Amino acid sequence: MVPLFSDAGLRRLDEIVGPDLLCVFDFDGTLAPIVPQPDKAILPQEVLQRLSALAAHVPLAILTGRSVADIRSRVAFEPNYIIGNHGSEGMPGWHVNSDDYRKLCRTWKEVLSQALGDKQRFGPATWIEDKGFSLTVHYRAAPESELVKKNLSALFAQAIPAARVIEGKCIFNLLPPNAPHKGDALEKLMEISGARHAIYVGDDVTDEDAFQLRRQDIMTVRVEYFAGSAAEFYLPHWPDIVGFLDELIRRLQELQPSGV
Ligand SMILES: O=P(O)(O)OC[C@H]1O[C@H](O[C@H]2O[C@H](CO)[C@@H](O)[C@H](O)[C@H]2O)[C@H](O)[C@@H](O)[C@@H]1O
Repeated sequence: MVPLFSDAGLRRLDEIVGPDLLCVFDFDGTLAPIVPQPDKAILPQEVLQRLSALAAHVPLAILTGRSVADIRSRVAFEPNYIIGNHGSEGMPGWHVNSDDYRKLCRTWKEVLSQALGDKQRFGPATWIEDKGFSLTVHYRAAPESELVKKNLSALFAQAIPAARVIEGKCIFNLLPPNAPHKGDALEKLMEISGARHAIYVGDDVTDEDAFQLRRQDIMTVRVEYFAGSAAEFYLPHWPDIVGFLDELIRRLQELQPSGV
């Protein structure tokens, strides 16, 4: 991974930024800073203003682990696409397996809710976020978080072996097997939007499915350095997203004929 604001990063932007660009952003940790309680996450004004400005030039998508309804309630503008549950909710044309995902998640939730009653193993504050098509188990507030994390991994393997388990920031995401992931969703978004280039920005493990695409026509950016990431570039800290959005807007404005 190379810093985005480097010679290599700026050269890559020269290749990618044009009127045929699609901009795709993850939500938590990318557009919104991480906060201890998920229901308190907000899209800051300085990000909202820039996203609205960007949307005047190119199509924009939010591709998130949250549900679509959750994102709608947090984003005071209408991006071209909101795709939820890591790619399995909200994609035009991808409704085929929705009922199966819901059914499976309901069953998992029942099994896990019962198991989490064992406070000795899982702590008093471990809880399940039900997003319909996938579940997230949060253990951020657990007093002995490393032990709780280990116990949770063992529980998932034993009680819901079919789940695709993806670690995140003090969470485990539980996805139905074979459900589309963020890489699948990003490729589908390019197809349906007709974009010839895309930029994908994310910050967490589920974003690796998109980073791993490694396509010449998709530039990938991670918020915060992580040695094992497949992303091409990184922004050192969350607030750097603002400068990155400014850079995109400036470049797109320069492409417009003068006087527009
Ligand atoms: O794909 P994303 O949009 O990044 O969603 C990933 C998960 O984000 C949320 O959890 C994370 O953010 C919370 C609020 O800042 C934080 O409290 C939590 O510890 C983070 O892991 C969301 O709650 C999950 O459903 C998403 O899967």
